[in-house]
Amino acid sequence: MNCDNNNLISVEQALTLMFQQIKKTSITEKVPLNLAINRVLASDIVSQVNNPPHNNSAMDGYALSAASPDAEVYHCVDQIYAGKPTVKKILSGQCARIMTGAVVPETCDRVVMQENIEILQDGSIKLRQPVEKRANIRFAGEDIAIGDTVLKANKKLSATDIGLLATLGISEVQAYKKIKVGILTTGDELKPAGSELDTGQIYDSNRPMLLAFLQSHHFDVEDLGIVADDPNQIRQAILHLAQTCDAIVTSGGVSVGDADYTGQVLQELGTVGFWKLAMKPGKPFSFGRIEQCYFFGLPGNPVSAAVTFEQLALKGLSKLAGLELHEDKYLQLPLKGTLKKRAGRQDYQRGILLYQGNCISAVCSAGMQSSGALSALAHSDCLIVIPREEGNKHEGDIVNVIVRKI
Ligand SMILES: Nc1nc2c(c(=O)[nH]1)N[C@H]1C(S)=C(S)[C@@H](COP(=O)(O)OP(=O)(O)OC[C@H]3O[C@@H](n4cnc5c(N)ncnc54)[C@H](O)[C@@H]3O)O[C@H]1N2
Ligand code: MOO
Repeated sequence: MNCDNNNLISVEQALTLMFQQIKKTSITEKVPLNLAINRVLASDIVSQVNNPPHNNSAMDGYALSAASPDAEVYHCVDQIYAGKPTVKKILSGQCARIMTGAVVPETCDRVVMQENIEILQDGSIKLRQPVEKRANIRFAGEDIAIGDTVLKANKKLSATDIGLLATLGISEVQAYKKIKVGILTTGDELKPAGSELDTGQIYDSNRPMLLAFLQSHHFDVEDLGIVADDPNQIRQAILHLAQTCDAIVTSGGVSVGDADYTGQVLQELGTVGFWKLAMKPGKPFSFGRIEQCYFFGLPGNPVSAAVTFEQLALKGLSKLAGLELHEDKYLQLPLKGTLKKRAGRQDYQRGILLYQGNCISAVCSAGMQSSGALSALAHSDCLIVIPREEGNKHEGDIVNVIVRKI
């Protein structure tokens, strides 16, 4: 295989090719609102109601008659509680005691908060200062009006989205079906955490990490465990997952070593979309399809697996799940210290955000930039993205930063 950097495809090209090939799932289902957190909406949500549904008081106080806009003293003729509207008309010179959230009578046009009145001996109230028309009233439909599109299709529902839907009385949504992702790691040297290591063996960090990534993004997962560096076993495992899952994520065996069988098996069973990327870490990432099942072959080096998962596979899986995709957002920050970089691949160096007070002010390296050094990635809170053609970065250079966590 030609490893000349000129023959590598760029990350942008890879994403374009991947998005061209991946079609979002067409299967949707009704989901009750109490199970809809993190589900992806399959259609726009258009409000059938006004919010608030009626004019209501924003304060505990007194609703003042609209017929006496300049009066200072009002005779209190009613008490109105939330959920219990009054039938009384509040006439000129009159007011009603009103609680926050209670319906404002049609004959009133403003509410005074109780701190701004004094109660006279006969029980009437006297305003301490004039009250403007419309004051302290939340008007019907001022937040959401009938016919407003409140949420767009292809959005993942957050807790506040659920609250918004509940506000409108919506008890179920049409959502895309959850995507099921099969995972496996390959490597004769791998042992699961909790077991004893023999000479030459290492713990499998990628499968627990990928499982956690997938769980944190709310995919269903089928975990086939560690598969030996044996083409037959890898073939059987991948064929099984291709039958049961919408997508497969593998780790390891996609480079050019004598025991790197995953890439070969993927080529044999399906169509490989691309193979070598101008990306560091993550050069031997592969993407393709076996019948209806997409696969993402991640490199075995743990940092390469993590970065290609976040920068490539997750975006593909998200499209498959029906999510609207947004371009990466960067901070542009001055670099503290220096970064080594060879021209030829786009680097995703592990970085740490620096603060002045509570404001992000600069970025520095998170330490060792080896694709086997997971500790720097785990301690980092961002990736410093250095374009393909650029070289070393120096103190004060402005660099593009993708924030991973704050
Ligand atoms: N001659 C060349 N050799 C390599 C090239 C190349 O272009 N030419 N590319 C290098 C790059 S870049 C990467 S990245 C790796 C990717 O290799 P594989 O995907 O085939 O991964 P493996 O060889 O299986 O493993 C690489 C490395 O990572 C360790 N590993 C694997 N799986 C796990 C796991 N689940 N948990 C923890 N660590 C894991 C494995 O022991 C190896 O040390 O290829 C380079 N080589
Ligand atoms: O791309 Mo590899 O991921 O440089 O180590």
